[in-house]
Amino acid sequence: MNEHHSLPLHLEGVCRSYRSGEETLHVLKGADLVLRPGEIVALVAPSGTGKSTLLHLAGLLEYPDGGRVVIDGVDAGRLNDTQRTEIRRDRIGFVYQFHHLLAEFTARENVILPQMIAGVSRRKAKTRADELLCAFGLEHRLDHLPGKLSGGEKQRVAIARALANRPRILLADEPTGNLDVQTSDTVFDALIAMVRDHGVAALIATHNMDLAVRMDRIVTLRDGKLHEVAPPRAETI
Ligand SMILES: Nc1ncnc2c1ncn2[C@@H]1O[C@H](COP(=O)(O)OP(=O)(O)OP(=O)(O)O)[C@@H](O)[C@H]1O
Repeated sequence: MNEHHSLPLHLEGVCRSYRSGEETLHVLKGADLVLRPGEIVALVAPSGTGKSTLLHLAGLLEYPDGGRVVIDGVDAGRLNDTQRTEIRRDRIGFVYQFHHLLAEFTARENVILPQMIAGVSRRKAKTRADELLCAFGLEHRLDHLPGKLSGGEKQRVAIARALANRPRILLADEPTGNLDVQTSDTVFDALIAMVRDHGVAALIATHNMDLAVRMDRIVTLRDGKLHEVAPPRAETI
């Protein structure tokens, strides 16, 4: 059995460059990361250092130029597009800075849909959607369209949607980045509680150190590599 088995996420020497005209921008130059079951890791790094790139690679939305992305012991580089889509759908949940909810569907329907796409019956999907949304304090908003929800409510629906298929991994890119401090705290509390409750491994990019220090570990990107940040030094990032 290989040592990566049962690790939700293992990045090994991941490289990614972008070409723009004559120039090649080497964003990731051998990034390594291990995400253990149930662990919540903060990714805190300056703008433009490659946080979104890293999350997209981890979420199988992009391909690395080098290195390996291993999900649940499976080397994603060896999978075809259909298999990658299945892993993304069944094992990975995404939360973005902007909610990306479907505007013409209600909160409940937004959480039902990904489950039905994964083959869950409408009845079961509805039960789970209601459970999740109620756990996020949205029991009075189930039938609201996103346009009728506050920013914090929309983001909580987006988190519920990301958890709907019981993913092993949650990847979040500035999940509270466009919310005020108070709302950001509330949404973050809900996010952490749910992630801990479900034993999901989470990698959460944030600029907010107050939130980052509440996670299990903090990593940062420097020179295209990931580095562990010791909590006492957190404020010096
Ligand atoms: N598709 C692309 N084509 C060319 N360059 C890109 C592309 N995507 C990202 N980049 C560049 O790669 C670098 C890393 O981008 P990325 O979005 O991963 O950074 P980030 O750390 O998430 O930044 P922020 O905190 O501002 O969101 C940036 O310099 C960006 O301009």
